[in-house]
Amino acid sequence: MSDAIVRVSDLTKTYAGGLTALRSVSLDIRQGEILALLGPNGAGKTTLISAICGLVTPSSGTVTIGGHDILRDYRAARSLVGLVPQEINLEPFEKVITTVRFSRGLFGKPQNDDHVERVLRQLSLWDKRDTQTKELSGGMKRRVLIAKALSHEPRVLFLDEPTAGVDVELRRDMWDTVRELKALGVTIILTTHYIEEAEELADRIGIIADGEIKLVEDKRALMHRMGQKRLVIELSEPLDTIPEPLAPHGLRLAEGGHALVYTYDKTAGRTGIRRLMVDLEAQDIALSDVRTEESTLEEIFVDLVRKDAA
Ligand SMILES: Nc1ncnc2c1ncn2[C@@H]1O[C@H](COP(=O)(O)OP(=O)(O)OP(=O)(O)O)[C@@H](O)[C@H]1O
Repeated sequence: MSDAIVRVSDLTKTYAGGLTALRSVSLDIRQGEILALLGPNGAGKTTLISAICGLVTPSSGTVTIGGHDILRDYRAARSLVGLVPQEINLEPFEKVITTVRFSRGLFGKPQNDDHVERVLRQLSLWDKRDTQTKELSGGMKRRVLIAKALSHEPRVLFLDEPTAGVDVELRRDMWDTVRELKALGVTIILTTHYIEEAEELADRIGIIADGEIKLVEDKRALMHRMGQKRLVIELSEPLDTIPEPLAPHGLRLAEGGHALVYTYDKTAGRTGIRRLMVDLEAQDIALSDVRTEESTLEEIFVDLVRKDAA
């Protein structure tokens, strides 16, 4: 893929204790996208982004960022990425602006107060620039971490569980921030446990489990491809059992016998709904209402991980 800014090839990581956290992972991250990496605890998400950012040495395989190999060309590769870690690790007595300037300096970049101001304004932290970090709210602290990660003008930003443990309102603020950063042209990779977060933000979704990438796919295509639709048929009169002639439709009785649920593949040419309606009519089953429901990403995810464990 020509527009890949990060290219991970056959990456394996076995920790000193012998645990293999990544197994032959290959992944291209496209310029300008938001890629969400979803996976259960211990799946290898943090190990993967740490390896890309040069914090964990791969056991085998390669990673390039903007064409620079992270081992052979460490400085050039590292300067293109910003990492927002899971844990808040700020100097409590340092002012916001000093913290961000300092981070920039760590990358050997010359001081650039215009850039630092731009970043702090983007993250609504400009008014707090002279506040000590210990006096900030949790949400503001997380934004300072993002400001630090953006201080050296990276092209790719890694967010490791950006909203773990934050309340709903802060989570929504964070989502807005991520969208704004994307609009500015930053490529974003985030790891998350929250399927809703991936569903909300991502252009593509990667599912990682047991050190392997199980799937990477465009979010819409994924939801379309794997999405099943349900037709819920509410009955005028409840049923105790499903009449035998309707068995081929694979119906399920729900709502205490007051509804029949028909599951179909919405991508298939024929949904079977017309045939079902004819058969219901033939059984003299009267309907009071019908509605459709769609699979959520959560159902798709659980299904994939469960299938894998089976
Ligand atoms: N420094 C380390 N030394 C040894 N094992 C490690 C180390 N860091 C992580 N692991 C192990 O590697 C596996 C993958 O961990 P990792 O933190 O990458 O998963 P994760 O998907 O980020 O999990 P979580 O969602 O819980 O943060 C786990 O079994 C973990 O215990």
